[in-house]
Amino acid sequence: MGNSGQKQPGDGSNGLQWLIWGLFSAVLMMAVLSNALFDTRTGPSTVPYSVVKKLIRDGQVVSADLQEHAIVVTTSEANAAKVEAFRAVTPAQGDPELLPLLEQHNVEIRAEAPAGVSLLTYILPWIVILAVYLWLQRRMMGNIAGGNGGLAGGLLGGRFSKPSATREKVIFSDVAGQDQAKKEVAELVDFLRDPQRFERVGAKVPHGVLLVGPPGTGKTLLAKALAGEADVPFFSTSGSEFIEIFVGVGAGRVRKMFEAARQAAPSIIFIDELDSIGRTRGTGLGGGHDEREQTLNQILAELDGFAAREAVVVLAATNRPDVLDPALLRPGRFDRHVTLNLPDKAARRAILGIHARDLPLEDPADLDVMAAGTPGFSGADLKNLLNEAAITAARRNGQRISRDDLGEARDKVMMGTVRSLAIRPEEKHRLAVHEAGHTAAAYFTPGADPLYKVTIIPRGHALGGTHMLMESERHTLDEAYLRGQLVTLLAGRSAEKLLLGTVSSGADDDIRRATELARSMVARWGMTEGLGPVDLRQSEDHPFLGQSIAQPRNHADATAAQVDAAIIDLLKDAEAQAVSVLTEHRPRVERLVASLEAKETLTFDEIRQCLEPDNKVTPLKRPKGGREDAPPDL
Ligand SMILES: Nc1ncnc2c1ncn2[C@@H]1O[C@H](COP(=O)(O)OP(=O)(O)OP(=O)(O)O)[C@@H](O)[C@H]1O
Ligand SMILES: [Zn+2]
Repeated sequence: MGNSGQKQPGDGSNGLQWLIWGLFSAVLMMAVLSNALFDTRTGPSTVPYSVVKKLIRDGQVVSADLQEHAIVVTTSEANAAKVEAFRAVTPAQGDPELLPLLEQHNVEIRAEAPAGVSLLTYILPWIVILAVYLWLQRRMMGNIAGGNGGLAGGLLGGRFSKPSATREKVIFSDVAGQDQAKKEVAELVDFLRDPQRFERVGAKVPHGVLLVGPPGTGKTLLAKALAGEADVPFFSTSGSEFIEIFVGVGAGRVRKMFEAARQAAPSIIFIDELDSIGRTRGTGLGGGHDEREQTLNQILAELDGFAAREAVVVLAATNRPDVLDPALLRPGRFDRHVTLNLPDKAARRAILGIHARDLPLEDPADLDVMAAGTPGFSGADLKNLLNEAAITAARRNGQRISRDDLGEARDKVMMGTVRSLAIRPEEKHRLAVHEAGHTAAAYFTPGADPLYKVTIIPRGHALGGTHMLMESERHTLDEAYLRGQLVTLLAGRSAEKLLLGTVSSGADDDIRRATELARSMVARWGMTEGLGPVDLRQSEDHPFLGQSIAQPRNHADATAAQVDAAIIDLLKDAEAQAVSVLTEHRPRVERLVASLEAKETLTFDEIRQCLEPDNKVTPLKRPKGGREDAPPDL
């Protein structure tokens, strides 16, 4: 994000390369062939030199054509009816006998200058090859503003534009939330506006700032806002643009870019996707990493080369700080780290507010509902949500964007568009049973997140979904809540077992998530009696990717077995609990199944109507608090 419209590696340039190499070899082959063609001149038949000499001695030759390396003789029979020509290659050493012999036999001698065309024939292919080579080099470097030019650049002069800066209009108030990050970056504004002030007192201002955060959290936006606030030129590139085929081109680009930024100082350089060049050196797969290493070294050299008074700030963005080469993080380089987080509810509301400024909303209060119902959404996702909502409104020819448009857009962004998937009736029934199980369990579990809606319309990868609404953030999770989560997660499967007598593969994801959660409860949070508060994790969670990085386990096999047993216990307990809740309320659950099957999507009010005794809807007793990163759908 943030660099759309710029050159991405691999977009068709592969095809272009093949084309170039194809052309190249075609020309080469033509050259070889043409040489061969012009050498084997047709006409006279080629014979050994001794044969030609014998013909001369025998007096059969009437004329001889002396060429540079060959002799062509024309013979005539006594009656001159048949004229024949023979060609022989003359010995490299020369033959002093030849001329006297020809004169002796009265042969007409012709000596021709070598044909001009043959010289051209030899040189022309090489000219073509050189031209293709130069063109190829230019192509490769053409799109790179400020490549160091290499061979072709030196020969053909600079078609490469200088790195160009933009003037950004974005300011800090366009960045919602991220208060801490904004504060840290804002300190640089004064430095960029008035570097002398800092120089006078010998203050060292950081030149390299690393913006760390998940995709779409506004790293690019924040960098632009800094440029906008300080009103300085903004040089923007992406790490992937530095990786080129010719070693040294990327490094040259870096040099050019820093040069331009220094000239334009005070200024800002922004390098997106720093991890694509800044990976730990010498860990790539296979060879061919010279280019990246050179580029990285060049960046390090440029960072080191900053004099304290040079008012150039380099901002780099990454969502993989763990893979960065440690050299990049040393003092004097990217030594200041600013972390951007996924927005919490208030920040989501603010982001929605910023991007909905110019949108005709039916009711601005809908944005509060959306902010509550979009945990885990990044700023970019929220922006996208509003755009989808506007599109939905336009499609139905509405004047304003309604709450339904927003809800539809939210589901679309979260889970992909509605899939027109042919679902067999019995499958649909099972789906309704499964989702009704989740929904009922969530409804009857005290302290669970409030329900938002339930649907059996397939979207993206999910076949159905039970959506919970997060009302406010929760930063710690108590055990009862987590056990309730396990029950809710497993209740889909329990409902299938209870009402249909069999289970299906539909619970695959539920079981995986329940197991993960149970493992955390046991191995991280010490929520089992037998094991107690010991960190028994087998792997470290990656801060952003949600992935586990394999690590050696440092506890005994017996303990590992205990962990497994505790996890199984937790899950079995939860399942039993789910079955008991569903059994207790079975008639109401069945009512929910029927209603869900008929309507396919039920709102919270409709869910409540099914699940209250005798359809008597009692005043809402909503549990307090929701959880920020709770599973939004089950
Ligand atoms: N905090 C925010 N306030 C307002 N808008 C935001 C915020 N975060 C993201 N956005 C919107 O999302 C879009 C994408 O954000 P941006 O490109 O800055 O993210 P990024 O962190 O650089 O992502 P990536 O890592 O994918 O490059 C921006 O155009 C911006 O409009
Ligand atoms: Zn499920």
